[in-house]
Amino acid sequence: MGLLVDGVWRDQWYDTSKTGGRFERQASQFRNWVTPDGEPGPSGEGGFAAEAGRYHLYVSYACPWAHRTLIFRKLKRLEDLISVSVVDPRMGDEGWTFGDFPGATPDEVNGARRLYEIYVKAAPKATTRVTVPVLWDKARGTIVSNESADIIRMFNSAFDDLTGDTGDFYPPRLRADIDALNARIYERVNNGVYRAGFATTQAAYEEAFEALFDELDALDDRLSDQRFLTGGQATEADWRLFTTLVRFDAVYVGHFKCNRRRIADYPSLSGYLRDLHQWPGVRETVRLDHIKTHYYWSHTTINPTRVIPLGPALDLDAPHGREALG
Ligand SMILES: N[C@@H](CCC(=O)N[C@@H](CS)C(=O)NCC(=O)O)C(=O)O
Repeated sequence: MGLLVDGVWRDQWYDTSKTGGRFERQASQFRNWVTPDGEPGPSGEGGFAAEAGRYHLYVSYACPWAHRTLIFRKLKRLEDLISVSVVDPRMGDEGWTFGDFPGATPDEVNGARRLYEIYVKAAPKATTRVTVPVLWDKARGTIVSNESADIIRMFNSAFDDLTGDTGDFYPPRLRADIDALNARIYERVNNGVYRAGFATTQAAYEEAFEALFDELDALDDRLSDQRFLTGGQATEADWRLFTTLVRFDAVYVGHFKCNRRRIADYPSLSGYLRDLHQWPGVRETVRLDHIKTHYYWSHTTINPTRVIPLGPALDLDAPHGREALG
């Protein structure tokens, strides 16, 4: 684990000494947008037009943020248009690398051995954490974006003219609801599990833990009489929640001490998780071997032995019965 300082790699764990033991996630630095015609998007610069074969996605199957982008690539039928490299789930002294773990791939586009080389190629003097996902532009030889929330929005609509797929996971009439849900769920659940797990004081851990389970209780309640977060239609908000839920019982309960309840114990959230997991194409994006290996092997401040638990037994393919909610 480490970061780039003026384009030079430094092996260094998160510093929580100045924040009362609280983990604070850094803002992503590359915020350009792919748009249908190359016009600038909501942030960054223009010049990134949607084209088949032009863009490449660097992901880890382990990472919940990268997982969102893989799901959108699948749901929006972008697999033939956007190529992918998968890093090794074991993140060590050199950060993310291209290794030989089953299901990981080499970097066929840039021939890098470590992900930070991609960042240095895009910005030789960069001072930044080196995170997945990264959306790379093969034409300009640079990073378009390393912010998953933006990448899934681009995938949702920028390539529609090329794919003919006009399915919309951020429909105008639901945007206010989706934005409000995203804000709460990001803070308390998606990032909340990290705030609990990476806390280095009891108080910081408890603060994150309480907010996380308050929110999960509220979401379970909300999902008791509607199939998805905004009603009868799956949206971006559901896919953003899904990638945390699918890691929860396998990793966050034990490794991040998020153990008041498992998702399996929640009557609605457990079926909801299975419903989304069984959505066509989604199961193939879920690699629990990468997920468990990544967290338990990489975070040696939390698990110094690097022993990876064999359980729990999960049955995400069991019937969920949620079609009845309409
Ligand atoms: N805001 C980013 C966060 C991505 C992120 O933090 N990814 C983690 C993996 S789950 C990572 O690469 N961490 C490496 C590090 O922090 O050094 C996004 O949503 O795209």
